[in-house]
Amino acid sequence: NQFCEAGIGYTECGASPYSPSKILIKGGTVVNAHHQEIADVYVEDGIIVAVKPNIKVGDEVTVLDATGKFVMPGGIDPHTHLAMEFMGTETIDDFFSGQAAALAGGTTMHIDFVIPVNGSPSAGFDAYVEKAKKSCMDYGFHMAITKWDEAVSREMEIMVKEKGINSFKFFLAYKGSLMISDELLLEGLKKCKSLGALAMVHAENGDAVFEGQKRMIELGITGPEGHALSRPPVLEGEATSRAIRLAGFVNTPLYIVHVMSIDAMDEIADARKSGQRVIGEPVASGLVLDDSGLWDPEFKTASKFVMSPPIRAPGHGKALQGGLSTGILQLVGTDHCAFNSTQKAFGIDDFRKIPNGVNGIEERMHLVWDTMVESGQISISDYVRLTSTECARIFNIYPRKGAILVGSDADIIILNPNSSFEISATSHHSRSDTNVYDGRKGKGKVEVTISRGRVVWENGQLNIAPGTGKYIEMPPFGYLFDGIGKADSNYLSSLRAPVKRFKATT
Ligand SMILES: NC(=O)NCCC(=O)O
Ligand SMILES: [Zn+2]
Ligand SMILES: [Zn+2]
Repeated sequence: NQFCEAGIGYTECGASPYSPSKILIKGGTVVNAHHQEIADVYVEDGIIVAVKPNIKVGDEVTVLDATGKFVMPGGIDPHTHLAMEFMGTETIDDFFSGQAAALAGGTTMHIDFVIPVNGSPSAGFDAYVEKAKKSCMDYGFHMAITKWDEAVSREMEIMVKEKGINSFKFFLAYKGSLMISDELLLEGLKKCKSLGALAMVHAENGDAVFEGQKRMIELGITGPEGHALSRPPVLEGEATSRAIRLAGFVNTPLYIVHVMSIDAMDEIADARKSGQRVIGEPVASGLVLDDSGLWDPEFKTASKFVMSPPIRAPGHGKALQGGLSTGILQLVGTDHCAFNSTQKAFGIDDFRKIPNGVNGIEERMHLVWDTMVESGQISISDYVRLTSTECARIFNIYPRKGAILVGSDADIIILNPNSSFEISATSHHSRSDTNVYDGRKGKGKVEVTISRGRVVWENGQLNIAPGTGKYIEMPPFGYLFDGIGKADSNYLSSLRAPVKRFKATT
């Protein structure tokens, strides 16, 4: 079987087709974003059919004892890149290995970014449909927009109305490849608004980054540390501010992906204070790491930390954690975009050639629990909101996803707060030979993952098969669009009547 991979722990490699079963989770504390209670959860055919105390079932039902543990919605990672062609290579994790890693870490759905082929959204979509055929868990798609013309504008419409995509990402960085101009961003924002689709931006000033990179090379700084030095936080702050102002001008909601700096977060805070609909997504690496790894004398170690925007100096991560606990930032992603050390070595003589990206799809749920819940910065309901529910709400698939409610998909985790985790590049489920969190230990362990009503992770073993994951269509006009039309008509009626002028007579 082409999917069999020796030594990475799939017990059912190439196994039997998807077969939902009956499961009763007994005696755990069921946590939703709005509420928690001690209750049993009964699952049939992939759907939650009862949540209440003392559910009685027959012998044919698999019973899981969750006493003393938390029963929560599976994580939803809003930001991943599986099988992505980028910087002259392809990410090492595809839709099978990346999702296997996700399930082992308690994430049961992710939203990946379709990259257009030669600028064409529909060709990109077709390519990603192929890539995703080996999926073993549910997934959705965002779509990047990398050029602008009538055909792209029409295809965006098809993506939203026929293909289940409700968000488009615009890159303000990666000059010469994915980067777009302000003119294109404006067109894209207008189109997103008309379709009820959420505009997302990678916010760094790509022209200034290009200049910063030249500066570093001229100074003889060619190693991984040059990556961070060439694109300082001010360039992230500038692009975040610009994107926010343009989205405000168009009056459409905006989602800032991978917020890595205080500079960017401050712009988001100001916009939200003024009532603008801006969502800020920090990622696991930005929350828990700092830039010290980039100065490691070993290239293999330093290069694994290269991602964009860069992992920042100490202080930024702690501030971003504060942003999450105080509501400035709304959800946590990973930007999982894994390259192995051979791929990273493309940039051994020039940091500009190191493929940008770090792992995280397997580690996010543990890192957020340990960093945010164990430290007392957020409640357990907040944890559910930040890792699952808010993502489902923003992308308009709540309460099918992101909740333990009757009728919701049975994507469930059981987390033991008294157990602990340890991250290692030798035991993780990604195909990469490195891990940016290598050696990290913490409290709280996802002991069971249930995906669509099947136990797929238990006793440290995966039980998965390629082709069992489903594409989740995401409808437009999510909650962020509520009332946008009213704001537009208030704006129009607030305009003063045009001045009447007399035509000059000859
Ligand atoms: N972030 C990163 O370094 N790689 C993935 C592409 C992106 O999200 O910008
Ligand atoms: Zn990005
Ligand atoms: Zn990304």
